[in-house]
Amino acid sequence: MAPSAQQQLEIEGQGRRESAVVSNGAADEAVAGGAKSRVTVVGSGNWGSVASKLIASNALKLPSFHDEVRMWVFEETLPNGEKLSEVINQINENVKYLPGIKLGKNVVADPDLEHAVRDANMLVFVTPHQFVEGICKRIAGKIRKDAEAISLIKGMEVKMEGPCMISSLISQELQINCCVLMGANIANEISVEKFSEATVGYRGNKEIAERWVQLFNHPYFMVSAVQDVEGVELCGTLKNVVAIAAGFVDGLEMGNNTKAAIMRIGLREMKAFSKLLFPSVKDSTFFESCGVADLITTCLGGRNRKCAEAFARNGGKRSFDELEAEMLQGQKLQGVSTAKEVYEVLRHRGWLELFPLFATVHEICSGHYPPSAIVEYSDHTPKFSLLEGSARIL
Ligand SMILES: NC(=O)c1ccc[n+]([C@@H]2O[C@H](COP(=O)([O-])OP(=O)(O)OC[C@H]3O[C@@H](n4cnc5c(N)ncnc54)[C@H](O)[C@@H]3O)[C@@H](O)[C@H]2O)c1
Ligand SMILES: O=P(O)(O)OC[C@H](O)CO
Repeated sequence: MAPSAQQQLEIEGQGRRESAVVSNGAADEAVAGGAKSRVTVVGSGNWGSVASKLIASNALKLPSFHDEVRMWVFEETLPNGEKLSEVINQINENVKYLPGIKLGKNVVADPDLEHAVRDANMLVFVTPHQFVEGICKRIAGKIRKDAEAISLIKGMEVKMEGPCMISSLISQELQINCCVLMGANIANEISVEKFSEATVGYRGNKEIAERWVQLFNHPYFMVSAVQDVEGVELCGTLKNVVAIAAGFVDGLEMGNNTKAAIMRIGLREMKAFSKLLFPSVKDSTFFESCGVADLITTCLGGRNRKCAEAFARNGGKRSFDELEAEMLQGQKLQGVSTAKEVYEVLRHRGWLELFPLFATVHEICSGHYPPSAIVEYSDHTPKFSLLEGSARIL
């Protein structure tokens, strides 16, 4: 007999608890075999720094990890002439990307990329997506053969042969397995230990996923794992496009109902696009932290939303590059470039009319439409019925 709705919720809750506390077995085995894992975080921006803090705190507590967590820093010189990596090591704080937060004494900032990754068997990738390919090319053949990777990066690349998710790019370039971790995770909130959840997406090997869950899980950062790497990664990637749309609505002062409508339409396009690209993507993934929860938090409080609001307030007269540089002080937006990448896929595959919201976001960002087009073209056009058709097929 099929479980009742209540039973189903209990089963799902059980699964979540299992994922959140798993791995003591795997960890004990690793220690018994004398194989402590060494973790390197590739990236030290806003989220990269917070991820390092989370990992460093767990590495100290869990016997199956080396205490030291290496964090690769894209070196830069601060206005006072000091090197960022040196300041991080002196005061245990990323003064540029996460000021005021101690990372943990066991975080070692390393500006030498090859050196930082050389001894690690757990590689955490967390840079803006546009830099990943170059980074992978620099370290290919210079990492441990038994290394495992996880990507916290929300974005995609579009190649001649089609779209390429960042986890696939890492896998292909480095010849290693790559899981993903996405969720409703505004880094500044997690840095002060406010409760949030995240989702690990994995392909086949559940034990590896459990190891990642163990590395990240905290009482204030509850991680669960689902076997749907593409679904999890596409949620994290595509929500940034919807966040831009939400920012336009805020900049135009259209109110909460309009913003909720944009989020609903956006979620539906996220699901339809993901399933057209990867039919294996599961509906249930959209109800995890990486799905609807990330969409909500990003449309309320993210950087993409914030810059898009300013773009609309200025009537599209100031470019996103200018606004990003002024408002984010070195942090990077992912939504504008992702909208362009998604648009390329839609155009190439003849799907533009199926995804009016995604397409309109790119048209506005690139100056072809005014910000107000977000409600004129995102839904009520005849094109929309095609999306309905596609949604029914899916
Ligand atoms: N910040 C968040 O709240 C958050 C939360 C979840 C996921 N993410 C995702 O994590 C990823 C990384 O974001 P972030 O917030 O850590 O970074 P960020 O936006 O703070 O980006 C700045 C980082 O890029 C580095 N950088 C600049 N030029 C570079 C170059 N040429 N090569 C390599 N690195 C360069 C900078 O040194 C800095 O570390 C993104 O995909 C983002 O969407 C961010
Ligand atoms: O600040 P944003 O817009 O890059 O979003 C941050 C995170 O992805 C929210 O989960």
